[in-house]
Amino acid sequence: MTTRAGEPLRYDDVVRVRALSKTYPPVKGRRGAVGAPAVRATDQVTLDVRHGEIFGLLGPNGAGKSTLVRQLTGLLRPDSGSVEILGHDIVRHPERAARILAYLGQESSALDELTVALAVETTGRLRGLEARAARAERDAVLDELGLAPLAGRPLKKLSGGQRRLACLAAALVGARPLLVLDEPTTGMDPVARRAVWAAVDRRRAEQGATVLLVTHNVIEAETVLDRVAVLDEGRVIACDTPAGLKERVSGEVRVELVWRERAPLDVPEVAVLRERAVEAGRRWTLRLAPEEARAAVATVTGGAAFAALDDFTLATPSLEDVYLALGGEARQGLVKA
Ligand SMILES: Nc1ncnc2c1ncn2[C@@H]1O[C@H](COP(=O)(O)OP(=O)(O)OP(=O)(O)O)[C@@H](O)[C@H]1O
Repeated sequence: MTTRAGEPLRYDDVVRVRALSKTYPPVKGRRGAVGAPAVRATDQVTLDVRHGEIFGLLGPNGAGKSTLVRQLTGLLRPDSGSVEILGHDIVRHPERAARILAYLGQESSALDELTVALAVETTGRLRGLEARAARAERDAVLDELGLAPLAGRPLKKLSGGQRRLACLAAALVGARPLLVLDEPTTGMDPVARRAVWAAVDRRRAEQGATVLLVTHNVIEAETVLDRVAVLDEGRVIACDTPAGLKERVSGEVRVELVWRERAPLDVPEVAVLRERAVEAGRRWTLRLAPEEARAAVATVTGGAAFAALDDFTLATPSLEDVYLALGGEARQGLVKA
């Protein structure tokens, strides 16, 4: 994957997914146990991940993100569709995935009995590193992720966040051209999260790695993602750069209102605003056209409503607003990928 001059060709596709579908079969209820209907977890998913980019998969719980990445990593056979990674047909040859990509799944168990150091070193050896190289990479990645003080501890005796970090360390050892990370920062404190994003970005910048990232943390991911696919009910409902996605709602302003105790619903204008608000305790979040936002602010900062208001902010939409807007529209059948 180089140009004639021998330079890496940045925008070649590393991952090509075409019309990928997977339905989990129904489960029959036996002896009074509750059964479960079939679930179409991925539905005609088509997407490309380009060389050297950090590509995000976003979507609510149950959207099909993990099912999709498990099909890409050869762990789950799709019902139909194709997956090509660096030219390899992963549906026909799922065993090849292990040689091309590093995968951090949602669960660790295989490594649980090992110490952090041994888990990382063993993974390096399994990926073909010589003993000395595996030890050198082990030490480097443990330092990079701040794990050196925990090197001698078995994974099963670590906290949730520490274990996740140790599993990531194992995933990063023995450079692979593609990193597939399913919610890598779950349960981590801010220092660990920063170390993760820095390590991911370093693999891309220094080794030309391509990264496919599943995440819920839209705000954090916004700073590292080059492109994003938004998944909902197994379908890709949008795929673009974070900036491109934000343009879709650029005509809108996000208004946040925080009430002192409760919203003054006896004020008719406030009652009308409530219909547009997403409520979280005393906080209301509204996405409004600029003139509507002006009118809303005039309403809540004047007259009877003002006494009940604790705080308000106006802001341009974030990627999270786009994600929420797209999710809502998808459910009403208004968007197509
Ligand atoms: N082994 C399974 N058998 C049956 N249904 C499953 C199985 N695994 C997942 N599902 C269902 O498939 C759908 C997609 O699940 P998946 O785990 O891919 O979603 P997700 O987007 O990764 O969710 P989350 O963000 O919660 O991790 C869900 O409705 C889920 O309940």
